[in-house]
Amino acid sequence: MNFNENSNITIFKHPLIQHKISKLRDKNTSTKEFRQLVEEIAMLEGFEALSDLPLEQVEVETPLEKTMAPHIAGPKLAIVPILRAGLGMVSGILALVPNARVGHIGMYRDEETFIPHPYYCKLPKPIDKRLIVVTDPMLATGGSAIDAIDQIKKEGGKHIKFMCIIAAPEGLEALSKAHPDVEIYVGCLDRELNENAYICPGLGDAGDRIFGTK
Ligand SMILES: O=P(O)(O)OC[C@H]1O[C@H](OP(=O)(O)OP(=O)(O)O)[C@H](O)[C@@H]1O
Ligand SMILES: O=c1cc[nH]c(=O)[nH]1
Ligand SMILES: [Mg+2]
Repeated sequence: MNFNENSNITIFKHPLIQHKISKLRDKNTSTKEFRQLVEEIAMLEGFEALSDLPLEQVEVETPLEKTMAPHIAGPKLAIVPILRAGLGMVSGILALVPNARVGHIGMYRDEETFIPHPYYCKLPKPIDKRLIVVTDPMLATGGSAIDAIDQIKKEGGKHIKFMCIIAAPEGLEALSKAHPDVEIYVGCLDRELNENAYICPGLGDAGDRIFGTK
């Protein structure tokens, strides 16, 4: 599959994103720095992913005169992290859109079957008219992202974007096939999954590295 030809997939080439991802990969990067880097990368990706936010003209009075000026239109954006690791990306996007609402989807991947197990779902209401940005640093088999987006659609979500930091080709293909209407933003496309369904070269377990649980 040639991902670059799929208009719903953006694979970032920006040198700042690439540089920060390389620092994330380093096993000697501390928890504090890892967390900071995840936040910064989410902000850089978010800047591009939100470049099509709708605008409306609103009257503003400057010290000199009244004028019509663009404002973001429509209901507030919903950021929906997939717990746990997706939480690390929320603050970076909130720095861009401080009024965004935040939903949560709890999901963990069974270590042997790699099947995702959902344990929590709370979304801002109403969900159907909001732009929804689902965050998770890692898109491995794609099972967690596909299941999370299934849940959001069941709750009525329609306009959904998915943002990750590292994707495996297997997961990117699975997600784009399962949800062809979802725009996918990828910081870096890695080589492959290993026998434990970890992304190689990857960065290890994103949740453990963000929260220091290993
Ligand atoms: O594409 P997949 O094969 O589904 O794998 C990716 C998922 O695995 C990780 O979560 P994990 O299950 O480790 O939970 P955690 O974030 O709580 O550590 C990661 O944050 C994704 O949610
Ligand atoms: O490489 C991987 C795969 C799934 N989850 C992670 O955190 N890392
Ligand atoms: Mg984990």
